[in-house]
Amino acid sequence: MTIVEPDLCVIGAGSGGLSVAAGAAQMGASVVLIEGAEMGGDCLNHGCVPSKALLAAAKAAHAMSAGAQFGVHPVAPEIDFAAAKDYVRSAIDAIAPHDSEERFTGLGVTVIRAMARFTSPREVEAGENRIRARRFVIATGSRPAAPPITGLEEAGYLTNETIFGLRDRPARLAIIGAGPIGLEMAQAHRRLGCEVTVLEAATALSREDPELSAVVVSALRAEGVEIREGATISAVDRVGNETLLRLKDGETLRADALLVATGRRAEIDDLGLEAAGVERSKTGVKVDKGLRTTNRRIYAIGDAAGGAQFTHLAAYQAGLVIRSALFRLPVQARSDMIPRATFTDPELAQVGLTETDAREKHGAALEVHRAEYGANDRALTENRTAGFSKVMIVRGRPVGASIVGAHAGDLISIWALAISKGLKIGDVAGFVAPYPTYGELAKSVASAYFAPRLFQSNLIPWVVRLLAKLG
Ligand SMILES: Cc1cc2nc3c(=O)[nH]c(=O)nc-3n(C[C@H](O)[C@H](O)[C@H](O)COP(=O)(O)OP(=O)(O)OC[C@H]3O[C@@H](n4cnc5c(N)ncnc54)[C@H](O)[C@@H]3O)c2cc1C
Ligand SMILES: NC(=O)c1ccc[n+]([C@@H]2O[C@H](COP(=O)([O-])OP(=O)(O)OC[C@H]3O[C@@H](n4cnc5c(N)ncnc54)[C@H](O)[C@@H]3O)[C@@H](O)[C@H]2O)c1
Repeated sequence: MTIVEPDLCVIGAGSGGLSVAAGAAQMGASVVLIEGAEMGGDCLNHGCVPSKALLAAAKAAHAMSAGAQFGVHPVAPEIDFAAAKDYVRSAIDAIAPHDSEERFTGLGVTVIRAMARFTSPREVEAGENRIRARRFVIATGSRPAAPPITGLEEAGYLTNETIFGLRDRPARLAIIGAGPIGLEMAQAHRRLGCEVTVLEAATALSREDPELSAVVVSALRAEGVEIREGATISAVDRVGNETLLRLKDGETLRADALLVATGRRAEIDDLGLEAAGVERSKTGVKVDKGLRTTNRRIYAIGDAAGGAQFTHLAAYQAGLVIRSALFRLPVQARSDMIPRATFTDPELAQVGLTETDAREKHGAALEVHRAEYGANDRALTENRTAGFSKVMIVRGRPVGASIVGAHAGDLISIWALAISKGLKIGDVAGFVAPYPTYGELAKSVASAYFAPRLFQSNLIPWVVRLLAKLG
């Protein structure tokens, strides 16, 4: 057994763990980074990167049959499904060096490739190593959580960990769950030539403002994705080459492949948390506002911490942990300025409060102002007029923004900045956006806020007339 005694021991080399390890090492700390599977974690290998690469392939296929209004004769695309998967692999390979063992070793990090487990409040074992660190960070991520449906385990199913490896196109793909994973994969596979049926127990994208979710759902339906909300699956069977999904209403749905996308569970069961004195919450490791667990030497970040599951959130939390663990500065994780985006076409993005939540919290003080893509010149030139942006404003400051439409995931950033810095809506009105861009939507919202104040006020015309009289 080799004994290592670093300043910091990070468990998990995914979005959160890599960010802590790189930042801490570059600031002069001695760091051990332990990874039991692939460097890069879920985002690189089975999550954000392959899903967005597959969506890009799907977008290229879709464009071939979507150009009639531009005078481009629609043609049925000829899709080489395996080649699309090669493209996905190439996207992973392009990013992998950034997350690689070689890069981290080069930064001075000691990388251990083994599963880690706490053996005491101050010690972790990984392979032949015993690590006694001053501080530990749990960044072990999450795994797909399948629902307890009769026959599901026996019948077998795909998850985000296996679907990107499929090289033969399933003619009929069934998907359980209409969250971000279910809908992104539904659209990607539909555009790549599969018949897709999504079975959702509740409503699609139920965390989002329903007015925005409805735009995404109707766009996917228009492309031929069948989305059934309020569906109950009573049993699943695999008979020959077919998966049979037996629905509560008596119908049986037949598919060649089944993707389960019903949420994810923190990957913390085999970590020896009890030995470390680390308690769990209902959804992951229990942490305080400063991301410390019930053992003050141990932090938890990313999906393992049981909150929202996003790469940028894990990276943000990593920065806080570095400040706290290395510099002993007090930190408080904020959630009000963490954006999220679902990368369907149209995209859906949110930061801060939704309209419903803002109304509940701020009541009559809330003003909601909108801008329609249909009134944006760039959207008009590109015939991408479906969608809108709405911003929740309280006493002149944005407290939430919701966007559905082209590039919503990019457009939400300005509102994330405004909310994180407590900017006023006047600050958004005051910047100049290039013309013609979708970025002008933010200015349109600000104009909608100021227009009644400027143009329906008696004071402004009075001042203008007075100044005119003064010559
Ligand atoms: C299909 C899909 C698409 C997604 N798309 C997006 C997106 O577009 N944008 C976005 O922001 N988020 C997206 N996400 C979510 C995002 O991938 C996660 O929120 C993010 O990866 C979490 O980072 P993490 O560091 O907490 O965990 P991970 O990146 O999962 O890393 C955890 C690492 O810990 C390792 N590990 C676990 N246990 C141990 C142990 N005991 N010892 C050693 N190592 C261990 C694992 O092998 C893994 O490598 C997507 C997720 C999925 C599944
Ligand atoms: N673009 C992104 O940022 C992105 C993309 C993909 C995933 N993610 C992250 O990954 C996490 C997991 O995504 P997800 O889509 O798997 O989970 P989710 O929790 O967002 O959605 C799961 C859906 O499955 C439904 N469901 C659960 N059990 C069911 C059953 N038995 N039958 C039918 N429907 C059922 C739920 O009602 C829910 O709508 C999300 O929290 C998200 O943060 C992010």
